[in-house]
Amino acid sequence: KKRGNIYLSGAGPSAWHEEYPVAKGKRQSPVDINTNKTKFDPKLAADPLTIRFSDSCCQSIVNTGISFQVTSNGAGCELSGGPLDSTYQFAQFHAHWGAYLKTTGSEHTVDGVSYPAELHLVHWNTKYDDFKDAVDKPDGLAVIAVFFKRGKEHPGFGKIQDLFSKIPAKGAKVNIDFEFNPGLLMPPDSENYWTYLGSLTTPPLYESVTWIVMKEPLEVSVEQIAILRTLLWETPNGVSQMYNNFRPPVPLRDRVIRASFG
Ligand SMILES: NS(=O)(=O)c1ccc(S(=O)(=O)c2ccccc2)s1
Ligand SMILES: [Zn+2]
Repeated sequence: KKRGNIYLSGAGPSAWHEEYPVAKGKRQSPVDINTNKTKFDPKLAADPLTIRFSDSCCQSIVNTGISFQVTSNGAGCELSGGPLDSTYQFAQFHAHWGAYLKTTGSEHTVDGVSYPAELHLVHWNTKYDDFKDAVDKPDGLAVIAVFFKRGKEHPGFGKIQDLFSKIPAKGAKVNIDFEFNPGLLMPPDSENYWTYLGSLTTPPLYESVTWIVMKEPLEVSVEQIAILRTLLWETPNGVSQMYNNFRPPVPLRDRVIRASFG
């Protein structure tokens, strides 16, 4: 068991290929979204992405040691249409963020620009028996990425952040005993997105994700960005604040990122 965590042990993400050769694969994530090279695909607009969430689908929140994770039984939370050829069921959401006073934090970048944080809503293809069966299949997962930008407070996300103090260490988990609809975390306009075939952004880096990156960021307050860093993780020097839990962009290789908008 590696001392510390995957971002801080050894050389971090640049060393992941030693244990996970797929890290240098053909459809890795995240990537930089060069808006001069994306391609509008009218088919994406013709068959709109359908995102359904419910009030009763979020059951618990856990400290995974590299992020928080709100876990769902997926009831009433399904994704279909757009780039997807089948129905995907919601499994969990988590986030990635940067350091105090830094501009980095997101995993995907847009024209080389980072956002301070990025939310991932993970869904699995219901053509497979369950999440575990889907995770390593080429069409197994669909992840909606929502950029966070500093602005007005987001009270909904604040309800989730209020639980952070209850999950101080890796493996700590508490039930969510209030209604929380993950749809609250969608940006006002969720019609405009980019999509491409990629991977998990943490080991095991399976090339199983259809990425759906929302163009419009979600506003949260600067304090809320700071609260992300009050989560704790193990480091080679003991337990400390969790931040810089993001993989920087990797080469796009032979892929075109499609846009749902012109
Ligand atoms: N950052 S990301 O959205 O790409 C991501 C990384 C890991 C997951 S997973 O928890 O679904 C998972 C899937 C397979 C094995 C272990 C965890 S989702
Ligand atoms: Zn993620």
